[in-house]
Amino acid sequence: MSPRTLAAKVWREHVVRRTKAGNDLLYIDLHLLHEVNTPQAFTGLRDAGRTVRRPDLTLGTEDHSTPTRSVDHVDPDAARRLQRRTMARNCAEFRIPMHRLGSASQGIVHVIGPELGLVRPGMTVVCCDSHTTTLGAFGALALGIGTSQVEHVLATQTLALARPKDMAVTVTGTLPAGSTAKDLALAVIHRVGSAGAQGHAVEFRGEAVRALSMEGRMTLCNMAVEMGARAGIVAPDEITRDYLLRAAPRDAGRFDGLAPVGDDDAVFDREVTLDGAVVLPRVSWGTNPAQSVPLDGRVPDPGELDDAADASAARRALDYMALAPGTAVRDIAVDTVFIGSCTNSRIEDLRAAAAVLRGRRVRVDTMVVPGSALVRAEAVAEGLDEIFARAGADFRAAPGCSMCVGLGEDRLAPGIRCASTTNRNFEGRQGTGSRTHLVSPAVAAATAVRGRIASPDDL
Ligand SMILES: CC(C)[C@H](C(=O)O)[C@@H](O)C(=O)O
Ligand code: SF4
Repeated sequence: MSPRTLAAKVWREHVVRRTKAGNDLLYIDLHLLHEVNTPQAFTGLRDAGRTVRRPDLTLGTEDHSTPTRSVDHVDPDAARRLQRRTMARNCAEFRIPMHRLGSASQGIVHVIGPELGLVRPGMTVVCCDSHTTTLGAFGALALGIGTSQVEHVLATQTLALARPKDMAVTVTGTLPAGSTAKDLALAVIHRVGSAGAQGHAVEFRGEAVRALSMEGRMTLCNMAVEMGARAGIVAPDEITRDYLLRAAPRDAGRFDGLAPVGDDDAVFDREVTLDGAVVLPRVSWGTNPAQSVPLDGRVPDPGELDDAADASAARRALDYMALAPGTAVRDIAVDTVFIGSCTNSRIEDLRAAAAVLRGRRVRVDTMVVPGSALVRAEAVAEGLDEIFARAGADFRAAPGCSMCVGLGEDRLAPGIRCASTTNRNFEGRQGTGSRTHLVSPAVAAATAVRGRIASPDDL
């Protein structure tokens, strides 16, 4: 048998048959749903008189448009109220289990799947959301899909797809103290470019990746889509196993013997290698996640960029971000700080932020939104809520996407500059006219204290 990559093995294990169009019909082990992008899929199902094939392999939550002030806060926006009601009705009608706001297991879809122990090595997982790549951290093949595909999976538990190409991102050595998975993600995307991994499943490997916790691996895979990747994947190991043992002790046995890893001599269509030892804390300065520099650096001067397209993109981005070329990153003053999102709202992220905020006060509005009700409960049990409160940060009562995308009540006003632990800094991402600097939780917390972009060492 010819050597195969991890992604190719998982794919192969799930092929039901080849379609006439030359794609593979894949069996889907887990289908996650949220309230955006799903209503038309249910309408299609209903119109065709079909049922959901495997409600037991399907799980819904609500996260994008939910309020974060309190679980019973009534959203003044009728369209959002309708969207949430529709999701709940659809799940009830088709007997799909759903974690509604207020339930102990509700949260951002990519946060709750893993913490409920539902995502295991070797599985195929799909969800109506581009950041489904997050779940590849478990050695699963996790793909974001669109509404018509959601309908197909609901009806058949299968999906016809073209196999992605294979790409390896190998990170050698050890990350320096103070550098995190988020900094690594920004460094990789900077290197590969915001569309550089298009059409590929990216396997992250090497010593620096192996050293990451599951939370860190999720942060890295989460941002794989920001370089255009179809999927990110990390080979399962003892760290994966320990996480699963904690999350779902009853199912942990299923891990044994079932965990595929890629063959040593498997050939990738593309390989990129990075030295982890030189990955410093990074900050995005532009309007796509590839536009970042080390925190110690300066915003680029478009006039000094060799590539004409890069230079004009940089000019546009600096204009939108209201930054002068060559500005030192540490001189950038922010109006607000957001700590949250499926990139950085897990317990380890909140601990990192709290470690910086302990005994300090924030200078700018700072909002901390847990990724799930379970994360929030854990944070409270550890006393992180008290640390945030004493620091003057607003630790929200209800989990969700919140200010990551501005689809709910939490959003930034035009012109507001935010240091944010999220994954996208597109124009208007956190609200029309908002300006986003992507950073790690530790840098976000230090920035909140200083009011300018800062690392914990600056305090
Ligand atoms: C709303 C949703 C479909 C979207 C996605 O697909 O990623 C959102 O989660 C995002 O991060 O932009
Ligand atoms: S937290 Fe942000 S990136 Fe993640 S699913 Fe929600 S909106 Fe998308």
